[in-house]
Amino acid sequence: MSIDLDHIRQVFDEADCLFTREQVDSAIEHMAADISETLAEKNPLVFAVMNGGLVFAGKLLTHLHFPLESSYMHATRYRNTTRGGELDWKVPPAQDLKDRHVLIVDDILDEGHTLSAIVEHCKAAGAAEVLTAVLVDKKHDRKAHPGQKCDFTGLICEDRYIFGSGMDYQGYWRNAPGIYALKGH
Ligand SMILES: O=P(O)(O)OC[C@H]1O[C@H](OP(=O)(O)OP(=O)(O)O)[C@H](O)[C@@H]1O
Ligand SMILES: Nc1nc2[nH]cnc2c(=O)[nH]1
Repeated sequence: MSIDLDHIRQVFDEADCLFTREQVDSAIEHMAADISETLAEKNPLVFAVMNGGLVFAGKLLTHLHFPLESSYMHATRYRNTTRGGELDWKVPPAQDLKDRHVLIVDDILDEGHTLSAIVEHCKAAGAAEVLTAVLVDKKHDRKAHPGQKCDFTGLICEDRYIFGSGMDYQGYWRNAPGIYALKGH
């Protein structure tokens, strides 16, 4: 399928900036301080959830000044579309999670199905503790579990389709430095 790059550029030009790069970076620094308080002595295993968690995890890791191991897992529900479906495990965690303190780092808590499934997977694999960190929590009443929250949350956004800071629009604009909302969504 050929992609219309003029459309991709137009989407960025017409989007609303919800958070600037500076606001995103400041939220990540605050989260890093909270995460450090909780996990500095726990020798944690920190997982980025691909693809969306890549940018946030990369920035966050450089603010964590204590011994940790970092890795990735790849689970997806949206496959470059704007609506969620079944969870599809591309790459489950490769490490032995038994008795480990695990931190899952992802870009967004939307309906929460993705993180719920990942947390259950890690618990079933024997982790001592599974904590979650997301850059953005989307505000609406469609969470998989009513009142569902992550252990560490950077920003709260309105109920619109967003991209930037790791989040995509049709596979593009994960590289945009702030957080943007699609026009009309
Ligand atoms: O809370 P939920 O409604 O389950 O949605 C959140 C998930 O959706 C996105 O992943 P996606 O499946 O789009 O894959 P990607 O990370 O490769 O963009 C995002 O990165 C989260 O992992
Ligand atoms: N890019 C992107 N991915 C998502 N996954 C779940 N919600 C969203 C969203 O608003 N934007």
